[in-house]
Amino acid sequence: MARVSAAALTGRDQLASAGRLVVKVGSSSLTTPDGHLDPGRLDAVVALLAARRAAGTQVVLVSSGAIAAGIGPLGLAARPRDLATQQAAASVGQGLLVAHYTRAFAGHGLGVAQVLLTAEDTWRRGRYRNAHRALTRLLDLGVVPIINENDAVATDEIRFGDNDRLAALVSHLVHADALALLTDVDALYTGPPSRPGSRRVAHVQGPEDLAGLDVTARGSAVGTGGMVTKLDSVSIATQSGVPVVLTSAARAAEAFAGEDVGTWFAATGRRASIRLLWLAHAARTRGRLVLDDGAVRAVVERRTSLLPAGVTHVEGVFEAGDAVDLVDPLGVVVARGLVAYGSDEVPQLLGRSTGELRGALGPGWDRELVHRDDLVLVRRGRHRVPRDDRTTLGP
Ligand SMILES: Nc1ncnc2c1ncn2[C@@H]1O[C@H](COP(=O)(O)OP(=O)(O)O)[C@@H](O)[C@H]1O
Ligand SMILES: N[C@@H](CCC(=O)OP(=O)(O)O)C(=O)O
Repeated sequence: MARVSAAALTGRDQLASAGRLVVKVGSSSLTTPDGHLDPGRLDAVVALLAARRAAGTQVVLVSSGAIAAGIGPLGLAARPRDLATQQAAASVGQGLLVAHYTRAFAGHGLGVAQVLLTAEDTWRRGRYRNAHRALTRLLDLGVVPIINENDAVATDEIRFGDNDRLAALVSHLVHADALALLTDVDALYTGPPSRPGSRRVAHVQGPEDLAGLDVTARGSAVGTGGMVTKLDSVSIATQSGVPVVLTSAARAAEAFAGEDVGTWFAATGRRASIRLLWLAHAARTRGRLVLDDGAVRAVVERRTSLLPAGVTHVEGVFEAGDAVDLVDPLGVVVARGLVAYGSDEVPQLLGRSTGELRGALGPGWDRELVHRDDLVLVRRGRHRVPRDDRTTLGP
């Protein structure tokens, strides 16, 4: 009888055999505590990826560290908290980061490309296509794309705020076979790694395996989201069919070889719509639509689109295409959706039937407020993303 390796049994062989890999490295793994690049650790990451490239794998690097690397050169005492100084630090640090990567990869005979993205680039249809086309062309040309959030233009409302989620969305965008999240701890633990008794979690088959874990401890002084955003990233990736390994840069070579280090998260779903994944995991929404009881039942139980007739109030300032919360009469969020009208247009529509709106305002004003394809339901704090088997590109 043929022997099955341990890596094959756990699914870790998918990492060893991945033809296209997205690797995300956190700020704390690339910079020093006093706010400068750490050349030794940067070079180690580059050597790791170059080895993988030499073995025939296409790699996309999602690198944090721009803000952290700008702290020292700007003479700042600590990681800035306000958006303007973060943007300034990121602009300084990003240049230094990519300059170092360019030299280091060249030492392995590899070219790199800097790609700066915002959240919308991964889910707005036209931008998704552009980003997908540019990244796949770079990979075909043998270049290593180095991605970061476009911090200098991303505003407080739209920015990911952390590269963990960005890396998961990029995995979807480039149709990666696996995602590696490299951080300053070697694995997910049952509690804060520094707490005596915390144990490594080797394998996560689905969200139920995460119940009872304590992931609330703050991360490093330069990292942003701690373990919470990493698990959010894992959820986006695994729900769309991409398995994830979480480990430290130091243990990454062993993990890439399929060895039992770090934490392996099995894929839980097939490829889902990226627009809805983003909607479910977006850090914030721009407004709220208050539904009457009938509309709540229609949206939640019958999965229909939301019509203006079932909405009693609108709150917030948003444009058509923005994410909004759909709340019941008591204010409990029941769904999130991409709204089809701006907040200045919505009040005149509320409570009116589509026939009435067509008669009064003309054709085009009878469309849904939120189309059912643009909705994710929210149950007990969890977002549910419908499966999407479409083979066509994009959201
Ligand atoms: N249960 C846990 N298991 C592992 N790490 C945890 C856990 N809870 C909190 N953490 C913290 O998460 C941190 C990693 O997040 P972060 O500092 O944002 O890293 P990065 O800069 O790589 O994105 C670790 O330093 C660790 O202290
Ligand atoms: N775009 C920011 C990302 C910050 C960030 O997500 O940091 P981390 O939590 O270390 O991955 C930067 O480069 O500083």
